[in-house]
Amino acid sequence: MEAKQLQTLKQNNTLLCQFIVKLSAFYEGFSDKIDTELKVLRGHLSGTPNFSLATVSIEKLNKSLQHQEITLRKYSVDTVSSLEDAMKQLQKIVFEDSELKGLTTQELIKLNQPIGDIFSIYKLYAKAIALHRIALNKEMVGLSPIDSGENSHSGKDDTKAHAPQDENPHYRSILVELNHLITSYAQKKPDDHQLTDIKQRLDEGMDKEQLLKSCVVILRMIVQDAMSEASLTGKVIQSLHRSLSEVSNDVSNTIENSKSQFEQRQVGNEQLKRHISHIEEAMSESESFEALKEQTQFCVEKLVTALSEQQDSDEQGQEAIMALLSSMQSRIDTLQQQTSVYKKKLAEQAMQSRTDPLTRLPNRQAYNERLETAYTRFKSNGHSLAVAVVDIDHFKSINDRFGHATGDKTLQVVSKFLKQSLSENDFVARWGGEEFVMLLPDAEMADIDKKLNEVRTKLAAMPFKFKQEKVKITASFGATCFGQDDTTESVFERADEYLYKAKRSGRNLVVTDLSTDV
Ligand SMILES: Nc1nc2c(ncn2[C@@H]2O[C@H](COP(=O)(O)OP(=O)(O)OP(=O)(O)O)[C@@H](O)[C@H]2O)c(=O)[nH]1
Repeated sequence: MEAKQLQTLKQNNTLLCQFIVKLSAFYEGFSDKIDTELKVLRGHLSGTPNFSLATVSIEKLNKSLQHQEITLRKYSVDTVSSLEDAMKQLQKIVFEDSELKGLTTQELIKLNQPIGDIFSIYKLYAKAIALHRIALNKEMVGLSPIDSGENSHSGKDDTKAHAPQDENPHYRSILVELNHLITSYAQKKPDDHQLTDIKQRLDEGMDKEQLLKSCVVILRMIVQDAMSEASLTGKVIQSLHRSLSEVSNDVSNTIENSKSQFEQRQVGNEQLKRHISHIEEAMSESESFEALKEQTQFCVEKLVTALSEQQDSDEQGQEAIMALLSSMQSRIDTLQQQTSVYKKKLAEQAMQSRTDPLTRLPNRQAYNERLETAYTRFKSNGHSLAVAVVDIDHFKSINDRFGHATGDKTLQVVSKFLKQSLSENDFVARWGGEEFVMLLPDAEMADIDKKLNEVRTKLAAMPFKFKQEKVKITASFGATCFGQDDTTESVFERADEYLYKAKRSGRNLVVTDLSTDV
């Protein structure tokens, strides 16, 4: 029986450890505080378990969760990077307004600092919305009245629709930014009528009042989305917290049960010893065989009763422990399901935060991460690594002549083409606007020069047709290899210089380290 009891305790301990490991895996990276406390808890449960300290640790974990001290880092990174993009776009729009430019720079600095909790993201959101509002108000004040007739239009022709507004670069930039946001949200909510409606009106042409209203609608949508994400996260954490408390109770009850069963068993053992020593006494003291027989029978009956009581009590204890263990197992299963659903959601979010919504190419964040890895590899093994920057030529004229929707479609086709043109080890991302960036590992510059020239000529030969008009799309390229003294920034700057050299030299060109006039 004692062996059984030990086995139960061992099972109990194993289950607990499994649970802690699963929970640790789920929370990894969420919060340093929780990570540290989970480590402490694991320490208490490994080797010779110390359940008293483990219970204290579980209590501490409960408190941490209750006080919402979990930093939702993964979710925050996603949100902060969209805010950062929005701020950078705004900075471009307000470059002539020193006050607003200063405010956006301050906001960008804050966005680059570590985010404490979900509430500080709300503050950053509020600030971003306020800055957009100020920018839009200034824009409205500086422009002629909306219904003066000059700027309002309802025609369906893209070419005409954008023409009067095109003269204002701020209006154009807001259009582009709004279009980005809508494209990004349309992926998430393909059936949202409000979004489809704004997208359609944007393609047809919007006056300033409509544009302002649409911006407010989209910003509201972003905030609502952020809040519902946060409340979903909160619900998951609350439910995990509940399950954790229940498991903690089960653990305490199991320990209590085991202790009292152990004590009962010790009492039982003492009783058995007493009965046996009575038999021994009877054997040494009895004067006749009959008296000995009678006393022995009496003692044996007592012994049998004590043994049977002990057996009943053991069985009851075992049943209670088994019931607690099975309840614990089902709670752990539930926890596992909850964590795997949430993990999947986090993985989807992480994927989305690294993908450009319009072209489905990796975005700048994904490029930076990939570059870090490639650069570390280059530094450790010295294999060659090149960076190429690609920019579609005269892209503005595609938008101006055929409309923004055609411009978007062109970006999608070119992106697909660039991706297909590269080999598996190469990497292409959308840098922003009509600009792309490539990472080309393990190739000599002569081969890269050749490859990029092939891509360039194939693109120039691709048959684009907009509104019955055949259009030639070309791009300029700048590419350079990492040298021993290079940093990731210096290489990008050099590739960018080459790109501008290609633009200045007439476009539809590849300029690399090998180009003679560099
Ligand atoms: N349709 C569309 N246009 C975009 C997007 N992002 C940026 N643009 C536009 O791309 C244009 C880029 O114009 P410029 O930077 O002047 O460059 P360009 O016309 O390509 O001329 P060069 O680069 O000098 O050959 C701007 O008009 C932007 O509004 C987008 O996602 N979709």
